[in-house]
Amino acid sequence: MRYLTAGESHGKQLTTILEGIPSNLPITKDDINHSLLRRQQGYGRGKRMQIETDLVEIMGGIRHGYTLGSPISLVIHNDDYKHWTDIMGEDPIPEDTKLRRVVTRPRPGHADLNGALKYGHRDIRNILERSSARETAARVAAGAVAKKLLKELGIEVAGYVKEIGGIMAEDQESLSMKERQEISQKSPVMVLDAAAEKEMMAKIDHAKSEGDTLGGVCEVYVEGVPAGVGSYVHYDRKLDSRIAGSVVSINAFKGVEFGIGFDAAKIYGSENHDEIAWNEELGYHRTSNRLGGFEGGMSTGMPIVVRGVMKPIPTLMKKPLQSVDIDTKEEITATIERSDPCAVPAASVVMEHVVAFEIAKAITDQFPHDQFPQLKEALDKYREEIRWF
Ligand SMILES: Cc1cc2nc3c(=O)[nH]c(=O)nc-3n(C[C@H](O)[C@H](O)[C@H](O)COP(=O)(O)O)c2cc1C
Ligand SMILES: C=C(O[C@@H]1CC(C(=O)O)=C[C@@H](OP(=O)(O)O)[C@H]1O)C(=O)O
Repeated sequence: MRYLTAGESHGKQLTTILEGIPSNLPITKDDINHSLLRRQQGYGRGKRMQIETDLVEIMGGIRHGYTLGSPISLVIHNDDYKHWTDIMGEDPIPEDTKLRRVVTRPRPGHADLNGALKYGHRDIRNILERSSARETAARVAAGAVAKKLLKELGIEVAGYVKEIGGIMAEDQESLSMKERQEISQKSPVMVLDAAAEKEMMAKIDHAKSEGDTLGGVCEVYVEGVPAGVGSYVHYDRKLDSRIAGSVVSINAFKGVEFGIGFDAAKIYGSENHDEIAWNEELGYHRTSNRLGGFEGGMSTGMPIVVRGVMKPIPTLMKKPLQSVDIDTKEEITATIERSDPCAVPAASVVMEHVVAFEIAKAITDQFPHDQFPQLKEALDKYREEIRWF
């Protein structure tokens, strides 16, 4: 399985081409739109989300509610394009640089300066349009198909917020998967802890009133992956490393941890590992899950628990960061367009979908079948085999 996306933040549309999904997987537009809508909803987002209604158009690879086995082509139109046709359209660009809204003051914390130097664009709009996290809508569309494949295989995924601006949600270890999914979908901040939610909303409101921004931590929780998915034999087949790379590829994500993560540095080995047990119902299982569902680059069969940290958004409405105009070399504040005070809730939905994609990819690599029912049968057989191994 792999996918590519194309499109600019204020261009006509975002396109996703997804290949490697077996045929005869049931899927509808609604499955994808449900995910797209969730990504748009998080508390703390700015004006752009009021303009957009992200709805997918299926352009190929799905017919009458089932995948064909051919590449899946998905389109999300940018409603904001209608305000940007002069700047982003196909007509020759206006001579007047003001009308062209040429960007010459790179924004720290964005791809702006490095991208301009690399690609030689003196109009930084040519960088920022593509490096914008608007592209995550196209990634969520791909992830929604992956999530559907996992669901049909009995694997559920939930993404939610753990921390915003230093306010941490209580650990909710006893919550079931269903509760995690339901609570995170009802909560404006997509957090499982109602007390923390109130505090987080107040902190986001404060940041907004100050023209400032906040980052945080998202968690993705996956149940139903059998032990042994991934591999230890090569670095690029280790599933935990593929998930980590994919999480850090989300705009503004700066780090990843599994299970107790960085706290492992503080404790003894006797406190860090997950002992092995067996019974008829569960087969091999662990009496704890400190390692977050991975050993040796492979799933252990325990829930996968992965967290990613998102930095505070770099565009500050009232406190613009210092930059240099690349035309005049004058020291001046960076360009500001619109900005989200806090996109951590939305990012938790993105993270859920990129993690789902990596797991679906690992499963389809390990159980290669052209038809979904054959894949399901092979995975069920494997589950039974390892239970009695
Ligand atoms: C869902 C989401 C929304 C974002 N919204 C904004 C925004 O409104 N303004 C902004 O400056 N950055 C925003 N960002 C962050 C930038 O896209 C990100 O900082 C930039 O691409 C640089 O990438 P890097 O921080 O990974 O190096 C957003 C990120 C995500 C995931
Ligand atoms: C459009 C989305 O997020 C955008 C991500 C983003 C950035 O710089 O990453 C900047 C903002 O875009 P704009 O400048 O158009 O307001 C966000 O709204 C989206 O998530 O769909």
